[in-house]
Amino acid sequence: MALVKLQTEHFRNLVDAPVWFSPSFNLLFGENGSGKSSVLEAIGYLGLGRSFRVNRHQAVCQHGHQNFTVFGGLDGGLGGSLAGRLPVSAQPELVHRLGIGRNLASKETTLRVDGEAVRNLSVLARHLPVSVIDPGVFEIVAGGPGKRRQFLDWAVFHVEPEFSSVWQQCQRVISQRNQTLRNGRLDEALIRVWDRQYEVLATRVNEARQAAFELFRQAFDRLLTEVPTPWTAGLKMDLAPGWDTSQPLAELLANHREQEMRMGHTLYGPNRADIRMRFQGRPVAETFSRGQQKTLVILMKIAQGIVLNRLGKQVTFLLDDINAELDVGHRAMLAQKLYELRCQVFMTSIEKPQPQDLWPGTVPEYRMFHVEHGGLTEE
Ligand SMILES: Nc1ncnc2c1ncn2[C@@H]1O[C@H](COP(=O)(O)OP(=O)(O)OP(=O)(O)O)[C@@H](O)[C@H]1O
Repeated sequence: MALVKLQTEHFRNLVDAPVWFSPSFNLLFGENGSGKSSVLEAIGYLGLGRSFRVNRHQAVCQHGHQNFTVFGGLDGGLGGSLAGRLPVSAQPELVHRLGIGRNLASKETTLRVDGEAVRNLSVLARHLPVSVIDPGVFEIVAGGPGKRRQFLDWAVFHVEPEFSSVWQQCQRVISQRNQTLRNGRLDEALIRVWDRQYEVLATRVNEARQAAFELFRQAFDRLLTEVPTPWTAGLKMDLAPGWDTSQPLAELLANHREQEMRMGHTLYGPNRADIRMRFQGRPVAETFSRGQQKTLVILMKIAQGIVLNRLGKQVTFLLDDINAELDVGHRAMLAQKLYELRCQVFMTSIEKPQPQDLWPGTVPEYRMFHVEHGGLTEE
């Protein structure tokens, strides 16, 4: 599915008028501070239930207001292989309506799908899988393992429907274990109970991650053979589960009891998982340039999009400031791959984009918007 209609109320500097988008490419351009990233952030709210830029809902609520809402209309997604300019007046039929609102005073978040109140954010995420590519995205390569786990778990969530509830249970057990470990005098009987539960849940989390990672790696390896990126030859990626899975986790934990008590938290298990990326035996972050790191991460995200496509799901990519750190050739290569994926893309830039430069071959279906003072004018 694709987000074809967006309407916000009191969201950052955005004007409260409805905007119709293409289920294919949407090119947004405008000066600094015009509201381009805010449009992507609002779309992100519908798929993630939160901002991908800030941690607090308060920051996105328009100054002087106490609540904000974001509404989205989804169409059936990309069936065919449309090319060229979508007529300005074209308004696709909506198959689903999503809404999210937040009241700052009551601290209440309201979620709606097709007019019905829903409680769980994952319902929104399943309707609108959103993948964000902003200037900080290279942290998936250069940052800590948490960023890579987040990257991986986004796909696991979509591949394995049970994953989020199992992972939530697992995190609860980790937190109970941590409390027990910090409890001065350890209750060995109690921690053994937690360890047994933890082992069962950790194994399920790891199995789901391994299965999704394998699908991702196949798609990624294939993708690398199709793109002119010789600098990736020799790149190795594997999933480290977070513990030595050749022995039962509960046994391993019992053998490291003192170490965990000293540290006061759980040192082994899926909370320590990581995607290890090495290039000629060295960490990728030490070798690749920033532009190469960004290209690599975008290719990784496209590979996830391929995996979801095979499951019949269409990803909406939010590319903030596409020009940052990417040269013309890399931009065109990535734009072409996104086109081949038949996904929905929102791309922002300061300068007016030239579709012929982005797609030197066939220009896909697109809509272009000039963003000024929070309002979008179609060009
Ligand atoms: N809560 C808010 N209420 C009202 N206006 C806000 C709020 N938060 C930010 N703004 C303003 O909204 C504008 C939009 O910022 P945004 O980051 O979307 O711009 P941008 O077009 O992406 O800019 P850049 O090219 O510099 O990244 C800015 O001028 C900012 O000052």
